[in-house]
Amino acid sequence: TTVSVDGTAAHSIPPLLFGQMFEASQYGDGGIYAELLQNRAFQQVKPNIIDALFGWAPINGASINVIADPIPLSGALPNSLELTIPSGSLGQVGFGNEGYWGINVNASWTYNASFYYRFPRASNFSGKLTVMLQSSIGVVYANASVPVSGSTTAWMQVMVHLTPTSSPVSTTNIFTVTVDGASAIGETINFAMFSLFPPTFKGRVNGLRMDIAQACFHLDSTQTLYDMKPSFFRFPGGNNLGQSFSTRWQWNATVGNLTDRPGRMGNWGYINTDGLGLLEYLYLCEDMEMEPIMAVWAGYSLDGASLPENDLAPYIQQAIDQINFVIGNPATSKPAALRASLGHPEPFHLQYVEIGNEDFLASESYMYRWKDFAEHLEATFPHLKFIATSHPFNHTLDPIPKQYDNHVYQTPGWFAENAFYYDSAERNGTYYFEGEYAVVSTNASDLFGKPFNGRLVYPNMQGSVGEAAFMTGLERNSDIVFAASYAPLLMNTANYQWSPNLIAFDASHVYPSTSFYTQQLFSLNRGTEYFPSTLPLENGTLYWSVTRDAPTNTVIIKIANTGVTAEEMLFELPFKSVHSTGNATVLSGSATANNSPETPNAVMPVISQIKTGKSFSYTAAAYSVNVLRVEAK
Ligand SMILES: [NH3+][C@H]1C[C@H](O)[C@@H](O)[C@@H]1CO
Repeated sequence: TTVSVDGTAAHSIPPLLFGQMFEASQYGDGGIYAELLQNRAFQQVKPNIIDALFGWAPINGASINVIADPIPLSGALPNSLELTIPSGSLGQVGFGNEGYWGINVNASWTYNASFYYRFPRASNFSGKLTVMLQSSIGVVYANASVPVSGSTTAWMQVMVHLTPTSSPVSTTNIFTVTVDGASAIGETINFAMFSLFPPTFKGRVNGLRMDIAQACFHLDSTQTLYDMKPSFFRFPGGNNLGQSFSTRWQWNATVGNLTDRPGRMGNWGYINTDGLGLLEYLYLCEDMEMEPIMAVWAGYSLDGASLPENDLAPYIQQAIDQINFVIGNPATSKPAALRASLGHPEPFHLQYVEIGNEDFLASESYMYRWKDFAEHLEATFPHLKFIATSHPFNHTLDPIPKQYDNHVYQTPGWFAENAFYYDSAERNGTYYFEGEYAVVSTNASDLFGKPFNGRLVYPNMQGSVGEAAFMTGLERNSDIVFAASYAPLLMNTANYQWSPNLIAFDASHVYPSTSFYTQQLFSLNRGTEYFPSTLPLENGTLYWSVTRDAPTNTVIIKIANTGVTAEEMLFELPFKSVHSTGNATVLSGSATANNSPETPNAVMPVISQIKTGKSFSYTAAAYSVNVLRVEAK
């Protein structure tokens, strides 16, 4: 295959072409949000039933129960854990938390533990609580003690630091709070709002798990999100934007003190603490130099209901408040004043607001929901750009959207066959955000089925190469495709509801997938301008796209070989002088090769020197994603 490259750039590469989509699904809590305790505040659980205690267990005969506290810690947190020390108690008696399928105990870290306690009935008890990190069979790694007195009948918060003496490989560890049983027989103590944090990304309070949120150049060369240098971060969903009217995501319930955040039943079958709230998302964007693409709930719920048009006003107002929290003027807007009071008086950077999510599922009502939200929001924030979520290409909405968010989950073949998906799109001032895309299955007739029927648990090479083929098309058409992100982003290998995902993790490791490396290869090698070249064969097995990074005079050639045989290519470059050597970064493996906890580094990018020149040949291996870089001017 001969590829001759045009001498002039067709268009620039838009700044947001590669980014990330995030929603609290598998997991915000127990994932990128660094809180280590599961069910830390008994949010949204029914008291006085055993299920309310998920994540917690009694130790050495203690009796524990979640109660609706007669003196609740706060309006948002009505429940507390009631500990009663039974007669005959001996030794340390209390309770423990198992974390989110384990707790990573690391001797190089200092953990911040905290909780509130009170004696519901004053007593003359005087003793101490022992706070520990220990293995599930009682090996103590860290402990601290907290003197307590039975005269404390009002809520008292305690904070302790825990510094483990060793770093067990196993993450089957628990956080415990115990008291010397013999000395506390008959005592009852109520507890609320527990928290256990390891050190966080950039040391932010209430922040993010370091090894997921930042590049960590360990010996095993684990690369993570930040290493993708994503340019945008879409949040808070996705489906998690709203399962029903009453459980929709509400910005105001996710900001301020943790004791003021009630939490909510998320869309993925578990309760979101909302400790990772709107302000944390905005700090994440700021810290990782990403542009937020923020969604507002727009009156549709995944149980199929849509708000009637004359009920929209308060929800439009809530969306206006949400946006003002992000960019408003503290002097004129209460939500903006709230932002300032929380420590960020300056507005955050925001350009794009998405109205709803996947509203092609409710396109009838979206006719008026889009109209009313878009008209009010555009009038209030004339400089923002609003993204519609119904199917693009056939304008049925008024006002006509200038941006659409397009989602596709398909087979490797579909992605390769649709590398030209945007080539024929009308250039009519409409821009496209490929907001969610991924190869999910090898079975076109059961895309969202089970693994035995084609569903991928982890991305694999065949899927990632299909995505790469499609991505060369996104790059070729990035005069109208302004942003694109693989979805979903994260998956806790111990418990997940959707697969495959870009990055898997467990309590102590991160497992970047072949699709992560594909995203990273494209994101770290964007170039600043697109150069047309001989077009790939539609429905072929070889796809490529050529860009140039003007500041470094580097030509960048991305190649996806979706076939089973290596392909020899001949490149003819139009530049006057082309360096005689360049480098190739190649991701390749067998069709089903994947990175998983069992084989974390099965497929990694490999860099090598290649011979280049005004014309040079290059062989793309079977099932390979290749990025060639050569200096040329
Ligand atoms: N069903 C997908 C579409 C929705 O927007 C996401 O929440 C889901 C997983 O990425």
